[in-house]
Amino acid sequence: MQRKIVFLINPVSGSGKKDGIEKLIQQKAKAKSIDFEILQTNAAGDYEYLKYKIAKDGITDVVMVGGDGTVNRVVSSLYDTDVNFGIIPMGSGNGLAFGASIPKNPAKALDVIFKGNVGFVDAFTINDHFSCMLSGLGFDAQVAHDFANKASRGLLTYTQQSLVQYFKAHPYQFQIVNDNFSFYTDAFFISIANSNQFGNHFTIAPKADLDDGLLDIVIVQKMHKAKLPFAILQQIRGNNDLQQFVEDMCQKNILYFQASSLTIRNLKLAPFHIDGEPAETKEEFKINLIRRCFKLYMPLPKQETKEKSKSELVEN
Ligand SMILES: Nc1ncnc2c1ncn2[C@@H]1O[C@H](COP(=O)(O)OP(=O)(O)OP(=O)(O)O)[C@@H](O)[C@H]1O
Repeated sequence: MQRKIVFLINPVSGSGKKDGIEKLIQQKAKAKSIDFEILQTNAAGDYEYLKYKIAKDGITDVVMVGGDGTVNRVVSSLYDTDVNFGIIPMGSGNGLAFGASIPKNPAKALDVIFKGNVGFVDAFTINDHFSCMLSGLGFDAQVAHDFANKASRGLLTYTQQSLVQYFKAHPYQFQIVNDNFSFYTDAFFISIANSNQFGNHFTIAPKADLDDGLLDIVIVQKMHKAKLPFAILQQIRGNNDLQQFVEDMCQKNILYFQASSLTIRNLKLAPFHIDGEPAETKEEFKINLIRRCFKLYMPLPKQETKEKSKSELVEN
């Protein structure tokens, strides 16, 4: 089937600089004789209008040029259409793109899209919000709220805000409930992760897989603040195994488990974020996985790439 791609460029995501990206898309798409159109994202995050265009013009792919906020808004509007999604990572964090091994270099990310390998990606609802990367409560949500109020975006601003918040950080009280267990915890933050990271390869949920039917839940419990960076470093390095729920959870700094549904009671109204975008907090969050929610262009896994090039050698 002839591909027809709509590119949606976010003019403000990341450092904001998108010089040359339109030209690059034009050159590469024309070289492949692929039909395309370039549009801008909108601040309201409303893409319902694209459904009509997708049906009328036979659009096969929607490619998002931006960060996780852009991906969240576009996919939540359009996942029930037949399009495949692509990402050219140009946000501040790019947690979903990097979790899917999509390269940061725009020309290479475009090559991935044009090569045409798609994989399924799970998503989840958190109350009536849609999330496909990582949502959470507490410290990182406070950073997301502060970041949204800054005039500039990008990694530098994000790192500055994280440092400022680190010194102010304090634990919040939560109750965690699922079919098999219920417990109270005081925690600096809770991450509900579909992708393995916050972004920028900060892999807070190293065992997360975009297509495993499970969400990784990371609960960074109350501890002496001086220990916090070391405990998080252990976690991002993958030194904490996934835990079955055992009685020694009070001995652990970080709880790490997987679930496809969960309820979090937010007893002290910790701040909340959805895929890195600040959102209004609530006393209770009900989380449910949406299995294989959408299809995303991503590189072939390394093993398959090797096998494919071997079979190409044989064919030739
Ligand atoms: N045309 C537009 N004009 C102004 N703002 C826009 C426009 N389109 C989208 N936005 C806003 O851009 C913001 C940031 O988008 P996005 O999340 O993609 O970038 P980021 O925050 O820099 O990256 P990341 O989420 O990966 O950290 C969103 O809050 C969205 O409302």
